[in-house]
Order: sequence, then structure tokens, then C-alpha cells
Amino acid sequence: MNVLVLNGPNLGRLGTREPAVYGTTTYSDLVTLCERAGEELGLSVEVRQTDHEGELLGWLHGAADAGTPVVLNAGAWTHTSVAVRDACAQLTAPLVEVHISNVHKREEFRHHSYISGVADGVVVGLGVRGYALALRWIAGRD
Ligand SMILES: O=C(O)[C@@H]1C=C(O)[C@@H](O)[C@H](O)C1
Repeated sequence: MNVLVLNGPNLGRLGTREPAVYGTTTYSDLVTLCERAGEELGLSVEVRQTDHEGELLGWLHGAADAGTPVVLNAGAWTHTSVAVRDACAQLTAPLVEVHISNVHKREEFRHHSYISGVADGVVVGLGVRGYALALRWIAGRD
């Protein structure tokens, strides 16, 4: 099974971006974490990141057409984008929303997600390990 791990804006800057909030794991380390988790779970995991909303929409459309499960951290678009929600609603395979930080302990505007209502599950506030937990669920291990 192929799984897409998709990341939205500013997540390519993990490691130096607000380490008190997002930790010191770099984006490159996150890619490795997800790929290794996939290997352990028998999944072929591909990790992507974009700062351009239309590019994320295209990836989601491709996943919808291919029936590919998705782990999605939409970053700030989580809180703003009906377009990303509408693309996620077209997915036919499982969708797990992930946030590194506990958005519910942060600014009010981060407390609402446009994605959660069309996701199968949400992993919030468990750091980058949340990505591995999401992959375990998709693999049927948790
Ligand atoms: O915790 C995270 O992974 C999310 C990542 C972001 O970039 C923020 O805009 C979200 O509000 C939270």
C-alpha cells in the first residue's frame, strides 16, 4: 500500500521554526521518520511539503483518483481553507489529520479545523511522532 504524507506551509522549516512549539526535528528528519515507519509497517510512504495551496490541491486530487490513503498536516490552511477541505472530501481512502502542536492550547484561531470534519481521525499535539501513529493506524496496527 502506498501512503502519501502531505505537509502544508512553513512545515519545510521544521527544526528552526519556533522550536519551542514544533520541536527541533528538521523536515528532513521528519521525512526519514515517516519513511522508516512505513518500512516497519509494510507501507510505501511518500512525504511531500508545499507552500503553494494549489500544489497541495493537486496532490489531494491525485490521491482521490488513485485511492491513496493520506496523512495530512495542512499547516495554517487547516484553519483557513475550504478549498483544501473540499479536496479532502473527495478522498476515498483513509485520511488522518496530524498536527505537531496541540492547537487547542494555542491561539483561538487555531482551535477550528476545516479538515477534521472530513478526516477519519485526528492526531494533535503529540509532536512528530503523531505522523508515525497515523501511519500505524492506516496500516491497521493501532
Ligand atoms: O501543529 C502543527 O503541526 C500545525 C502547523 C502549522 O504550521 C500551524 O499553522 C498550525 O496551526 C499547527
